[in-house]
Amino acid sequence: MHDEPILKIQRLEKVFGRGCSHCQHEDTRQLEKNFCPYCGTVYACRNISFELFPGEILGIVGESGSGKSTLMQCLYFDETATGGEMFINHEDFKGKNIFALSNQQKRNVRNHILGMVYQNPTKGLKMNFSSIGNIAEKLIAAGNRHVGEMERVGMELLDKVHIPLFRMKEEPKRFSGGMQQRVQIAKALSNYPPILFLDEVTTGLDLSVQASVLDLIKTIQREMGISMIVVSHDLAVIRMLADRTMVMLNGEVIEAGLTDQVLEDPQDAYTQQLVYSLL
Ligand SMILES: Nc1ncnc2c1ncn2[C@@H]1O[C@H](COP(=O)(O)OP(=O)(O)OP(=O)(O)O)[C@@H](O)[C@H]1O
Repeated sequence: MHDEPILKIQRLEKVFGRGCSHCQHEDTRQLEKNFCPYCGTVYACRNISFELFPGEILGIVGESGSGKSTLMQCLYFDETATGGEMFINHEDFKGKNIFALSNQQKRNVRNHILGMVYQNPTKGLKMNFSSIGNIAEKLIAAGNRHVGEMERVGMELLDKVHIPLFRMKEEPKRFSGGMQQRVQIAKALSNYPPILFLDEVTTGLDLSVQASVLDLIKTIQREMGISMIVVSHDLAVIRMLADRTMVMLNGEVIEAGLTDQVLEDPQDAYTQQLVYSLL
């Protein structure tokens, strides 16, 4: 059904700590948890490989501490991956390992190809800027200078995420949690990124607000054809959004496949436990 992947990750590793004679010389997959009991070094992401195809939503699910957010932060360069390679199918970066690029080049990738929506809106938004000012900030970072054009794009995007335009000059700190998330989504979309990361974006919202944000994400994906990676500890979110799903435990991917398959017929004992606990 798909052609070439838009994003390809090979053997991504993220280690917090320096390691010791015990963990450095061992296959860290032998560790019972994701940390070394001798020196405390955390192996937050271990040997993670996957592909993201154009227009699909890939879900990443796992319990707290499994490494989902760290993985996402490495992909968005909030954290530096300690190993592995990242490839993006884009004319300017074809065949280049993105992790090995300079910081300036990574900023370019971030400004033009990637978008991120965080669980906590204060990470993605400047709470003291107006909502439309937040979008302008992202557009300026991407090289736009034309004020009229930025206003046009800002209004179009705020309208798309159902923020009433008469409130576009208001600061997001005055908004409800659901509205803040919608402004964050509009901001993340402002450079029309082909790839969007969403990290636990509905966690902490009321159920009805959660449903409207999920609906919005689905609609945006359909209308704009953006490829997305959605991280959540909530299987209901993954079931609603994701075409394919990866299950993480202790920094590793333990199961992956079509979402229906993973949720209807889980193979790994941990995934079975996760799925059956919801029944
Ligand atoms: N800066 C850091 N220094 C040391 N360890 C860290 C750091 N950030 C994360 N970790 C550890 O990395 C592991 C993975 O954390 P991560 O936040 O990615 O998990 P998660 O699956 O996203 O869970 P949650 O949803 O609770 O954030 C955890 O053991 C965590 O304690």
